[in-house]
Amino acid sequence: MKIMDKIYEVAKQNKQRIVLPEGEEERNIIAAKKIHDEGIATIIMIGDKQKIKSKSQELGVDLTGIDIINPIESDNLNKYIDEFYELRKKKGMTREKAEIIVKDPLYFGTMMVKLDDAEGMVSGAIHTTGDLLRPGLQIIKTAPGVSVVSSFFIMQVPGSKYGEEGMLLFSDCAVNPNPNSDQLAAIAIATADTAKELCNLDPKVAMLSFSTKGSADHEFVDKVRSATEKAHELRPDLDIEGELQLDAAIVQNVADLKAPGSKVAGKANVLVFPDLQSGNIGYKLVQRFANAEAIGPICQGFAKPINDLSRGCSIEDIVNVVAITSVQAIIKKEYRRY
Ligand SMILES: CC(C)(COP(=O)(O)OP(=O)(O)OC[C@H]1O[C@@H](n2cnc3c(N)ncnc32)[C@H](O)[C@@H]1OP(=O)(O)O)[C@@H](O)C(=O)NCCC(=O)NCCS
Ligand SMILES: CC(=O)OP(=O)(O)O
Repeated sequence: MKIMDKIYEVAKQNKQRIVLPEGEEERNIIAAKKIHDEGIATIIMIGDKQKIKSKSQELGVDLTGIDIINPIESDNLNKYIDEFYELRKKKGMTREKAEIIVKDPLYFGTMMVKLDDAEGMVSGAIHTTGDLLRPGLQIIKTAPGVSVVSSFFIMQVPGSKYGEEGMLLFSDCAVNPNPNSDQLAAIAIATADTAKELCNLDPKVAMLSFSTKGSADHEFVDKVRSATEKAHELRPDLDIEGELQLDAAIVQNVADLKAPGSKVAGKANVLVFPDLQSGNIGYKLVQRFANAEAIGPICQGFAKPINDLSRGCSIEDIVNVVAITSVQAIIKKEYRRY
């Protein structure tokens, strides 16, 4: 079964409440209807009710059965303001500033997730990644035992033999501009765990560089080498190899030359980029030149799932990311039970 088919099946079996804070935006309106009609999640849209209704009428979309919340009319507004102020007062937040900030749909939606009025949130069709990440980092924070929030893409490359029949996870392509070696190790471990839990893969993680196993010397390469060592110390159970060039990571005959005997080289299905410049450029190159489907960026490491979209996202991308957010929420709840 294809990975997205499996994710839809799990999401539908245990419908989660997902907030769309960009409720007035066209792609969100059409995606909300599709998600509602197909029973993928219970959608809560944030925005001006009248604006959403007239836009949906223009689009010929019937939003009957979907909750729409305008922060300034919400009975929960004061509760969210109080809680946000409490969370941020040590950082200089005042009650007056909190009153303004929490009316912002992204902050309001994040507070809904924080206080269990929703299981997850998806935005980014009109906001930047930083706009979503800041409230997430300030309010939701990292999951226990996790030091860094990062992101991954599920890349599906049509007709490709690389990774798992063309499916690979790329990380981090959206969050950490220049991770240090500790952060890079944490990103590798988080993506390996995501590959297992969400994508049912046996993760083979390549720590990418312009060098393979000492073929070049540079401080950039040292960072990747040191991150690999730290990841091995922290999680000896995982197959993580570095430093590897991209060809050595995914092409077996190149791996045989450059990294003979490696468990990962030539077979990698998780690619960890050394920084955000290479990660963000890398995923867009594969997406555009290889016509790959790039599902994400999906955040990992938050205590509760909130997720971003690329501003160039399609309606299908929104539906996909809502389904993944739901499954992340289900995985977290199931782990909480043990
Ligand atoms: C992630 C990002 C938004 C953080 O923004 P920032 O302005 O640097 O935020 P700050 O440094 O003020 O940090 C805010 C809080 O988040 C924490 N934080 C920042 N990055 C974090 C991370 N990756 N994981 C966990 N916590 C993080 C900080 O410790 C701080 O916590 P505190 O306020 O409780 O002390 C920023 O790094 C960013 O814009 N990244 C690139 C996003 C992007 O443009 N991607 C490309 C397109 S997809
Ligand atoms: C992930 C990403 O690059 O997002 P955007 O295209 O919105 O900057």
